[in-house]
Formats: sequence, structure tokens, C-alpha cells
Amino acid sequence: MTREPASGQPTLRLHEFLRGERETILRKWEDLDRSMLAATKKLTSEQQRNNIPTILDTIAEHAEQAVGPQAIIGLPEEGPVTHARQRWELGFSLEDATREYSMLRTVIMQQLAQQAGTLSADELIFLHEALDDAVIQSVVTYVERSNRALEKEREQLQVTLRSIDDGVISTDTRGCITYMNPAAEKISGWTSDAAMGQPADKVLVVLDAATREPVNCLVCMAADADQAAPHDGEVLLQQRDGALLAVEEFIAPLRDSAARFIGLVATFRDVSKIRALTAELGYLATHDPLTNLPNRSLLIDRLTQEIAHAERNPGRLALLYMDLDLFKDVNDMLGHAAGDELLKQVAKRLQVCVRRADTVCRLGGDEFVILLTDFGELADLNELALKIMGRVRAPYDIARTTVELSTSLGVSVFPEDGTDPQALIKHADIAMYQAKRQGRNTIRFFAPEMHRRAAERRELQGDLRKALEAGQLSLHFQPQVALDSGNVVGVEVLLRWHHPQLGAVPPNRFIPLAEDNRNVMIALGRWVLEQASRQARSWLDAGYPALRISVNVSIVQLRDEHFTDHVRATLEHFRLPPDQLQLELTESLLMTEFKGAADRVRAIERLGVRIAVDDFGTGYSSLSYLKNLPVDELKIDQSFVHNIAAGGNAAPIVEAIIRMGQSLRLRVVAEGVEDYDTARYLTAHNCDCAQGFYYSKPLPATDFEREFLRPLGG
Ligand SMILES: Nc1nc2c(ncn2[C@@H]2O[C@H](COP(=O)(O)O[C@H]3[C@@H](O)[C@H](n4cnc5c(=O)[nH]c(N)nc54)O[C@@H]3COP(=O)(O)O)[C@@H](O)[C@H]2O)c(=O)[nH]1
Repeated sequence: MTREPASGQPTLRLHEFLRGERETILRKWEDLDRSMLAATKKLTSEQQRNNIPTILDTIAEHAEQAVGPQAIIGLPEEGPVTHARQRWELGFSLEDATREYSMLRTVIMQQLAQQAGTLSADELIFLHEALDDAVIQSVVTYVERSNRALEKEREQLQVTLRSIDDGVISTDTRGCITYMNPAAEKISGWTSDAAMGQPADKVLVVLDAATREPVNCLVCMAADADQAAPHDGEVLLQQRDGALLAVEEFIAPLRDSAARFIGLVATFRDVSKIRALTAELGYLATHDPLTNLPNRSLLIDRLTQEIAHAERNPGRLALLYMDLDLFKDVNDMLGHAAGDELLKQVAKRLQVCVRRADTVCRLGGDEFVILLTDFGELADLNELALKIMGRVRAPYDIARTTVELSTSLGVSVFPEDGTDPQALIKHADIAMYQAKRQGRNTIRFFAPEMHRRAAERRELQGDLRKALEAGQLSLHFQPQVALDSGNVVGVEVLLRWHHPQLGAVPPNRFIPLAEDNRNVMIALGRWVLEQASRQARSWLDAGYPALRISVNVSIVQLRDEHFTDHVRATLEHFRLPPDQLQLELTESLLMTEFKGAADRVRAIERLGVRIAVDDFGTGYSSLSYLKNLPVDELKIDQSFVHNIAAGGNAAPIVEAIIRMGQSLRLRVVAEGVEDYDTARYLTAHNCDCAQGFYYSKPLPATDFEREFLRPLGG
């Protein structure tokens, strides 16, 4: 083996050269590496060098012993492999990891060129082969690592696909099935083996929910057109055994790295439970749960349709607005259960008095409205109204007692007394009020001079404007109790108005009046928030535990552009932790004003203040706002909670709302709990909290403090 270079220059030995120039080579390589690779810039010198010195030492050691192919074969792999692993972990790309060796090669060759002698051809070849070998080890290590990472990703994907509830199938470009996860097997009733290779429309047979006619299979449409729009309406999936299941289906094209269409992935989920629940809640939103009659919102809907029809085919409509006389006495003397039974019997009698095309509604309390779509003369209408009053007057058997009661009835007629639903309802109500004032058990047709009631309303509005300054307003506090521990965990703040002449005016009467005048409602709302925060601060200062303070917010306040700033300033002024304050927004507010209110609700949530949905279940038609808004608490409307323990027909709804709250991780509070049985029922069904007369009526601050607050550690 010759060690003489052809040029006749003095011969250098590779191992001597590498050992002698070791530090210079490493330093120059380090500088070059740092200037060329972004990946090395943040590394310490030790991290950067890592195994490079060992690799140089190993090459020198083997060069000393032998040169030639055997020496390469004998070079240990762990130096370059360990170096490559460390580079992988530091996030170096394969290109960067291999470029480092080419820089090392450059530096060695430059250093060699500065030497007085040169290497023999064999040693030069050995040096290059040793460096090539290190590069190969890097490539092999990187390939192994990325295969392992891919394998892990694939395993995770498989575990996910096997464990999710959504059905997932994929197809080839012709729409034939190439993969099906276990959920897809369960939902479609097909096994993966049987479905494999089948056209997707054979496995996913989709029908229109209304017509039960087959609809175009999304997968086939997408396979033809490389895209598909979702189905317009609700659809059903026909399972392999013919059973039908409500589903939602989504589709997306699969593309390779060159964006070529290579097939489709379809996901679908069983939405039968949620659809049934939505339908049930939708029914409750439009019907009175006690009598099952349409409620005000359905009345307005039908009235709007009938007005449109009567305008096209000239005709008359009539609204009969009824209020039972002295119903309150029945409630007081025989109890609420008897009152409820009476209302149900009245509802049945009203329904048999009219034709199927007419609509009997309960607006709440003891108020009923009948919409008559076709009647002859006013005299006929009067006769029908008399017949209805006679039917209502006939005796009832309630609570082993015979009850008799009369009704006052007001009538408005389209188009004479109004051409929109609100005007017709309002005028029939005014006429009914006149009937009551004129001795009850009587009928009055609306006449324009009956606007007196409206005048009274205006007068009360004027008084309300002065009430704040006159100190006639105050706050009452009602506890919210955790059902598992029985502890008071929150308090709802309720506004009270003591009118100098009329006495206590209920908020249900004066809040709508305030809402008619934006400035009045905003001033009232601000006052309530400030007084509630002042009270919360004073309880904290007195050493009582922090309670969640719930304050009702009107839609008028939420529309106010300064609302969020005022909430922030109030919290700061009273040094109140934001999460101690909760704002209650009614469900109907969130539904009807969703677009405008959503941003403000999110801004409030960003302050750290909690959001509760009040009267939950009454305005229902979609779940989407719950997913899109930062809600913390659902308050089940009291109309569902009353009589629930006695098998009230809203029990499934209450249970569904509790389950829904649990699955969305929202606290659920039942309102209007009036007795032990209801509280026990709610506890058994895992409702979180309860509020109602069973625990306490709303109380003035001092009474609340005495009854429910105990100092910490006391
Ligand atoms: N925007 C604002 N609205 C307010 C404010 N203060 C009150 N209100 C709203 O007025 C509505 C009527 O309130 P109120 O007459 O005070 O009635 C509340 C409770 O007294 C009553 N309640 C509580 N427990 C029971 C019960 O067991 N049985 C029964 N029959 N009633 C009970 O419920 C009302 C609380 O309702 P909610 O707010 O839905 O929790 C009412 O809608 C108030 O929101 C105000 O400052 N601003």
C-alpha cells in the first residue's frame, strides 16, 4: 500500500493531520455551520458539536490502524447515528443534517490545502468514504425515525376512528367504499367486510325526512362532480335492515400531495335523539304545557297567516280575548293544583265550542284567546261569544267541590279594529278589560274610546321615571341552593317598586313599561347592577363567604353600546371579583337578538363575568347559540318545574335539559321549586341547583343576611 503522493510532495498521515488540526477544523466548521444553517443559530457550542468531534476521532483512530474498505466497514456506526438522532430531536431537516457533513468536508479539505504536505490517494479516499458513510447513517436514521412517526400517527388515527361516535367511510374516485369505521358499521347496519368495494349509495341509502323519497347520495354526487352541497332539509338513513335513522351527513374530497382527486371521505352522525328533543322543545315553545293549547307565539304566527290570507281573499277575522272572573279566589281557596285542573277543563270546553279551523290559545294565567277565521255577521259573532261564556259558566267538579265561574270577554275584528296581530290582540285585551270593569261576565266589542287602559299605562310609565329619584325602588334577594349539599351558593337579585298610591307593583308589569323607554330601562338596569355590587361588597367586607350574584339584564341594556364598559367600571369601583357576578339573559333574548347580542355577550365573558340563560326551554328552536356563546348556566323555566314531581308532562323535558347541561358542562338551576317533592325529584335527577319559594321568597338584604349568611370560620 503506497503512501507516496504522485506530486512528490511530503506525505501527510491522515490520523496525524486530523489530530493536529482537530480544534481548528471544529472551530471553522462551527462558524461555517452557524452562518449557513438557521437551525444551528440557537444551539450552544456543545449542542452544535455534539458527536462531530467523536466522529473525527474515530476516523483518525481507524486511519492509524488501517486504510481501505476494511477500515470503513470497521468504523462504528453509533457516532453518526447518535449525532443524527440528536439532530432529528432538535428539529433539523434531513437536508440540514446532511449539509453539516458537506460543510465538515469543505473545512477539512481547506485545512488540508494549507498543509505543507498532502495525503496519499488511499487515505484521501478513506477520508471521503468515512464522511460519506456518516451521511448515509444520517439518511438511514432519518428514514427510520420518520417511518416510526408516520406509524404512530397512523395508529393514533386508527384509535380515533375506532373510538369516535361519528360514522366515517372513505371511497375511491368512483364512490366505492374503501374504508368504514366501527361507528359507520353501527349506524348503517353494514359490516365493514360486506361494505368494502360496494358503491356508497348502496350502503348509505338516504331519504328525505318529510317525503321519505330517496335523495341523491352526497358521495355519488361528489364522486361525479368532485364536490357536493349538503342536503337541503332533514334526511333519514335507511339501515341495512330497513330501519330509519335521522342523520347529518358531511362530505369532503380526498386529494394527494399534487392536489389530484383520489376519493372521498364521508362522515355522518345519528341525530335522532337531538332531533326528537328539538321537536319536543319546539312544541313546548309554541304550546302551553298545562293545557297543551297554542301559546302567544303560535297565536301570533297563525294570526299573521290568517291576516295575509284575508287580505288576498277579502274576509273578516275575530279575536275573542277571555279572562276568567275571580280565578284567583279558586287558587287561593282550593290550592294551585285545583286551579290548574280548572284551567285544563276550561281549555277542553273552549275547544269543543269552535271549529277545527279556529285556534284556541292560552296566553298565561287565566287568559285565553280564540282566533275565529270565518264568521258571518257581528250578530253571529255575538251569539258565538255568548255560547262560549255559557259553556265556561257551567259548573265544574274540582277537588270534590263544585266550582262555578264566569268570564269577561273582549272582541276585536279584522280589518276594522286593526290590521296586524299586535293591534288586534291589544284591542281585544282593551275590550276585555272594559268588560271586567263593567261588572264581569260580560262581552265588549273594541271601540276606539277604550284606550283608557293605554292612558293608564302611560301614567304609570311617568311615575316609573320618577321612582328612582324618589327612592321607591329596592332590591330583594332570593337564594340559590346546591342540591347535593343544601348550601346556599348563589343569590338572584330582583327589583321591587313600591308605588306611593298603588303599593307594590310587580316587575312583570313595570319592566315592560321601562323597556318602552330606552333611557329609563338603561338607568334602572345600571342602578340595579350598582346596588347589587354594593351589597355584594358589603357582605364580603362583613366576612361572609363570596356568593354568586345573579342580576337580570333586559334586552334594552344589552343593546346599549356602553353596557360592557359600565359592567367593568362597576366591578372595579366595588372591587368585586368578576366571576362573582352573573348576568341572566333570557333565552328568547339570545334567540331573537342573536346576531346583535352575541359580540356583547362575548365581551362580557371576557371580563370574567358569568352568563346564565334565564327561562331556558321557553324560546327553543335551536341549540346552536349554546355552542356559540360562552354560557355558564341554564335556568330551567319555572313553568316546566311546577308539578314535575307529581308527574307533570314537562318531566322528560326537565330531565333532557339536565342531561344537556351535563354534556355541555353547564350548571343547571331549576327555578320555581315550591315543595320538598320537587326538590327531591331534581336531586334524584342530578340537577345542580334549585331556587324557589320552597327555600325562600325573595327577601330584603337584611332579612337575607340574617337567614342565609354566616361569617367564614364562624
Ligand atoms: N331586566 C330585569 N328584570 C327583572 C329585574 N327584577 C326582576 N325582573 C324580572 O321580572 C320578572 C318577575 O320577577 P319577580 O316578580 O321578582 O319574580 C321572580 C321570583 O319572585 C319568582 N319566583 C321565584 N321562586 C318562585 C317559586 O317558587 N314560585 C313562583 N311562582 N315564582 C317564583 O320568579 C321570578 C324570578 O324569575 P327569573 O328572573 O326568571 O329567575 C322575572 O322575569 C324577572 O327576571 C331586574 O332588575 N331587571
